[in-house]
Amino acid sequence: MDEEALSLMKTIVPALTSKKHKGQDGRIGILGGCQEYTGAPYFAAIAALKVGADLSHVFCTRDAATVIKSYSPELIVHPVLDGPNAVEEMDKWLPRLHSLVVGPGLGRDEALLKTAKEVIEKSKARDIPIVIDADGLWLVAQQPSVIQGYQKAILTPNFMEFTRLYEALHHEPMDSSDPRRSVMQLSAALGNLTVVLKGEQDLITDGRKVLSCNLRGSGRRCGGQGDLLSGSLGVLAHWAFTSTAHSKSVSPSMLAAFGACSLTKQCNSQAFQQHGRSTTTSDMIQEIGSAFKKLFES
Ligand SMILES: NC(=O)C1=CN([C@@H]2O[C@H](COP(=O)(O)OP(=O)(O)OC[C@H]3O[C@@H](n4cnc5c(N)ncnc54)[C@H](O)[C@@H]3O)[C@@H](O)[C@H]2O)[C@@H](O)CC1
Ligand SMILES: Nc1ncnc2c1ncn2[C@@H]1O[C@H](COP(=O)(O)OP(=O)(O)OP(=O)(O)O)[C@@H](O)[C@H]1O
Ligand SMILES: [Mg+2]
Repeated sequence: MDEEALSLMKTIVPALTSKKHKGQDGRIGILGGCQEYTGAPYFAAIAALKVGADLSHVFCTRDAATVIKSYSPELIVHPVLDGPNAVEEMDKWLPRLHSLVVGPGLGRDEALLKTAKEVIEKSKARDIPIVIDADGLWLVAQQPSVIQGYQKAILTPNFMEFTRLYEALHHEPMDSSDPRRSVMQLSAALGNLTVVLKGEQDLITDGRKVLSCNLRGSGRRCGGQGDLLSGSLGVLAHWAFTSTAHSKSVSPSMLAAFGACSLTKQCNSQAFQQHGRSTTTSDMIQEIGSAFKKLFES
């Protein structure tokens, strides 16, 4: 456990006071959710709320919207992604968002990926933190320039997604015997934005320094844990970038990524202690409150 990163994380958690209005602790957007995948954007959006965001918006296709709404009354769901004016519709909301998570359950439909690309461009122009996960990483592997060099971008690939990105950027197979080196190389090739390679140990880098999150999770690898991570990261990135506490050694993106990785593994560990082999991501979501308190508020 990186003690310095952990104690820095504690300093970016906003105080709960009666002086704030709704929205100040985070209005987070999730771009994803299509006919096949409705769980992934739900997990990301509800995780953002459970971590402490005030409002969580999902931007998805029309047929996914009713399904996602029915999982939770707490989410604001916009059925815009496959509509005729998807980018304009999203652009109305961007000024109100503190960060955007692109990709959970987005799918790989060409038209949806084109919309995602244009929304990323508009979000960059607004200088908001952008987390790219899942099918958003598929888009980056096809067109790296969409995110290259944007310092407020954080990419959260699983092993497969990482390999795809690496090969797209380096035009050669990855040397999997040295993941630290590979993850630094990928970050550097993308202009030193933050890359998180998820695995038994999560590796977090900006191409110069590597933080590793080696909390013990469990042996349970159910789907959706990465969505919990990217949704949590949406909020933590907002907190890290707006915090007045500064560190020379750990950038806001690296710090937020370290926080989200630690939190996800802690949730996995706690849920596993209760549910063992039957642990699912919904069980992990129920652990967010106590895992957060244990890691960052004690
Ligand atoms: N309930 C849901 O709606 C869920 C939807 N999901 C969505 O499903 C879509 C595809 O996501 P995938 O994660 O399947 O992406 P990919 O289609 O790129 O597949 C990744 C594959 O890599 C394999 N893999 C992972 N780690 C590996 C390792 N260390 N070594 C070898 N193979 C490894 C996995 O078995 C998986 O099949 C995304 O839109 C994603 O958000 C997932 O997030 C899971 C939950
Ligand atoms: N071998 C492993 N041992 C322990 N933890 C792991 C292992 N592989 C992944 N994890 C953890 O699981 C979480 C999700 O990572 P994973 O690689 O499963 O993402 P993903 O494939 O994107 O998930 P999702 O199903 O949500 O798309 C992260 O917290 C990561 O640290
Ligand atoms: Mg994933």
